[in-house]
Parts: sequence; structure tokens; C-alpha cells
Amino acid sequence: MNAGVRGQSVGRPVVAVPADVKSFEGYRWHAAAAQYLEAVAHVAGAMPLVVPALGGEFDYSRILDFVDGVMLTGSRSNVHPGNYGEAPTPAHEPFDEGRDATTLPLIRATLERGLPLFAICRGFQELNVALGGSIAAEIQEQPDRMDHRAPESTVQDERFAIRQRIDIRPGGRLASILGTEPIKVNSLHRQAIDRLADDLEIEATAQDGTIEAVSVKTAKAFALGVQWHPEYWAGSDPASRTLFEAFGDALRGYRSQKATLLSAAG
Ligand SMILES: N[C@@H](CCC(=O)NCCCC(=O)O)C(=O)O
Repeated sequence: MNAGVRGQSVGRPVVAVPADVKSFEGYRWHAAAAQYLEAVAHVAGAMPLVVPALGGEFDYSRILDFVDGVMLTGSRSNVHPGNYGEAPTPAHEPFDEGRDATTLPLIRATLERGLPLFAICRGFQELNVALGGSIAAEIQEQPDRMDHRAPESTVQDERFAIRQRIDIRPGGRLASILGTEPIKVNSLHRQAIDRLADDLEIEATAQDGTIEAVSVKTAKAFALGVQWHPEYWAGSDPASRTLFEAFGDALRGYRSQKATLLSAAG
């Protein structure tokens, strides 16, 4: 990932990025992958703030007073199906229930308060679950579905290669950012939106009908989810860059609106 610098550090908007809980080097970590943080910093022009996945213990909606938006990252873990009323099976694993307990309430609070929200891959699936939708597991095993998993490789640039066509709904919010010509994206997932939440609008689909992008119908600000990974090529792929720039513009808009309201209140 090679993102170019955008914006200055003074006065940059701040973006909350909920962490994953990971185990390595003998420790449990609350961590977010660099590719997301760097795309926020270098292309959206905002300061990322990683939020530990301790949502069962804390009401993180309090941090919405101090940030200008929220970004939800991708992760290999899956939303626990208990969150959408289904019993867990081995096909739903692995889980990260600390992250679920953090992101699901935070998504609802972010939308209620009108902060910009950008949801990527696992985050896109979380957005659907947080608003009452459900998720299908192991979609590559379903007839008429393509294989949306990453190519087998140890080289991240190959796993994240742009290779899958998506069609963008004319007249939609994604089309207002990227236009209506089909684009190619990367694809690294085994699950997909099944029942779409009532407050979500489909913005793009893959050739097998898999939902690839959604927006929140009643959102007061930028509220977009994508099943692919624009963060990985945000420094070089025009569509990926444009999405992060649009998120950055929404963050700056929210920040300046908040400053105006605060100064009017004295
Ligand atoms: N677990 C979900 C979400 C997929 C996702 O966020 N993938 C990120 C890429 C992880 C990697 O393979 O490196 C699903 O599989 O649908």
C-alpha cells in the first residue's frame, strides 16, 4: 500500500477505528491492520484512533463526542450469528465477540448522532447486522455463486489484487461518488449479506448478485459500506482513492459543522 499524503496534521478530523482482538507473540492484542490506518491518514487526511474491542465493558458511544467519524475494518473473523438470531456452527467461525460487542452498538450510535461512517468487508457485514439484517456463510458453496475468497498466495498484493467486476446502481450514493461505469475491485470474503436490513439501500452488486456496496437510507451524513477493500490500493487505484477522499471530505464537513455549532453556542 502506497498512499500519498493529503491534509495537514493540525485540525485534521479524528476517526475511531475499532480494533480486532488477535493473539500473537504469546499475547492478546487489540489491533487494527496498518493498511486501514494508513489510508485514513494519507488519503482521507484524517487521524485514526484505534479503539480497543472492550465494548462489553464500556459504552463507546461516549467517544462520539471526541471524534468526527468511524471506520470499520475488514477482518478474517465473522460476526457471531447469535447477533442475527442464528445458532453458531463451525462454518461460522472464527469469531471475535469483543469486536462484535464494540462495533454493533457503536454503528447504531454513530448513525443516530449523524457522524460519517465507512464500513469495509467485515465492517460492511457488521453494518447490516447492526441494523437488523443477516449474513450467509461459506457462499462459495452455494450454487450460482462465484468464489469471492482471496486467491491462494502468501503475497498480500496477489491476495488483494483487483480482479472482480461490480455494477453500480445508477442514481445511488455510490454512483454520485464513483459514477455508473462498472469498476473492478478486490474480493477476500467467504460470507455475504443475506437478509438486507430495512434501512440499507443496495449500491452495487457482483455478477452473481452478491451485494457489494450499501448505503444507509436515513443517514444524516456519509454512511457507506463496501464488501471489498479500497484501503489496500487507496494510494494507487483511482476508485479506491476516490472513496477515501469522499470519506475525508465528509469528515471535514462534519468537523466544521460541529465547530460552527459550538461557536454559535458560545
Ligand atoms: N470474515 C468475513 C469478512 C471478510 C473480511 O473482512 N476479510 C478481510 C481480509 C482478511 C484476509 O483474508 O486477509 C468473511 O469472510 O466474509
